Amino acid sequence: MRLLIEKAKAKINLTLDVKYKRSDGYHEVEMIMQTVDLYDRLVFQERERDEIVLTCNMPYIPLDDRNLVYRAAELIKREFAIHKGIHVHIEKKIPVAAGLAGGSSDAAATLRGLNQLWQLGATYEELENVGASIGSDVPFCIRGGTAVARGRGEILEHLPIQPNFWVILAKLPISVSTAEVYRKLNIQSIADHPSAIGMIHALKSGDIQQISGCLGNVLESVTFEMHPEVAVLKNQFLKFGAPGVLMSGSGPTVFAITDREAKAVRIYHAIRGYSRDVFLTRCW
Ligand SMILES: C[C@](O)(CO)[C@H](O)COP(=O)(O)OP(=O)(O)OC[C@H]1O[C@@H](n2ccc(N)nc2=O)[C@H](O)[C@@H]1O
Ligand SMILES: Nc1ncnc2c1ncn2[C@@H]1O[C@H](COP(=O)(O)OP(=O)(O)OP(=O)(O)O)[C@@H](O)[C@H]1O
Repeated sequence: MRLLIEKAKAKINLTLDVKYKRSDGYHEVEMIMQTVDLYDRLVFQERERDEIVLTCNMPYIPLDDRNLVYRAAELIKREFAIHKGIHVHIEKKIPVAAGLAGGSSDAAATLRGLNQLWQLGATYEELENVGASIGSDVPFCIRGGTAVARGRGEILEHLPIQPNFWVILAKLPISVSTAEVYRKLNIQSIADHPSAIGMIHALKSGDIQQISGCLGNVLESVTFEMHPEVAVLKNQFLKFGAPGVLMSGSGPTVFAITDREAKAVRIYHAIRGYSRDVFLTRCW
């Protein structure tokens, strides 16, 4: 029985803008997405029986078709008419319901992993298309890196840039519903739309001050209103001297960026006094 291991990396949104609400209920977005070096590990092992079996190191993660890994495996089996069984062990490190696309990245890793294990020969574009039916963040997570995401998040423009800075992530022990945050967003009241083009120029320049100045997420104010402690956490990061601080996705994770290792380590230790889930990582 063959065995395969895949990393499922977390993402942050360096910019997140919402253009309008669509007739299908989703929001038309423009975002700069970035993977960071914080990842879940997925171990795939073939089974004798035609069944999908999940196990996980975290007790409260559902192991049935509510898990995005299960849905990804089911989809790929159906799409490619595969009648084989699979056991996926999910070793979670990415905090759950954090705005870091943990479940989406696990689903993307499942599509990549099973494509390889069962030698299906699907291209990244094909996997991104399959992934779009699981969730809006899944297509980006197939390739990761740095990309502009438009549409509801599934239309991707991959950028040939390798940003080089430290990312300190902090997540408070609260859950935020992405659907609720989008629902509560008042698009007319958005005063400051972040510029994806501006961020691309800044990333190309590599200048951390310029990159920091271009960070922006229109969902921040919605989540801050629902959970003021997330705004307090952002202010703590700023007090500790982080050049750029932003909430990721619909939250509640807040991240800080810096190009100096000593500063990253200092901020990491300082913010641990305010939040239990803190990670010192890099973008890749
Ligand atoms: C906030 C982000 O994580 C930023 O990357 C994404 O926009 C959300 O991605 P996701 O969690 O994969 O979202 P999905 O699972 O597709 O959708 C969850 C819910 O969020 C809302 N949603 C999501 C994406 C989008 N462009 N517009 C929306 O209005 C919809 O109500 C949807 O029912
Ligand atoms: N493999 C998985 N890992 C984590 N959560 C999962 C998984 N599959 C399904 N879920 C469920 O999905 C919900 C959201 O979890 P997830 O960690 O994906 O959120 P998120 O980081 O906010 O995602 P996004 O940034 O895409 O909005 C949780 O309630 C969890 O129970």
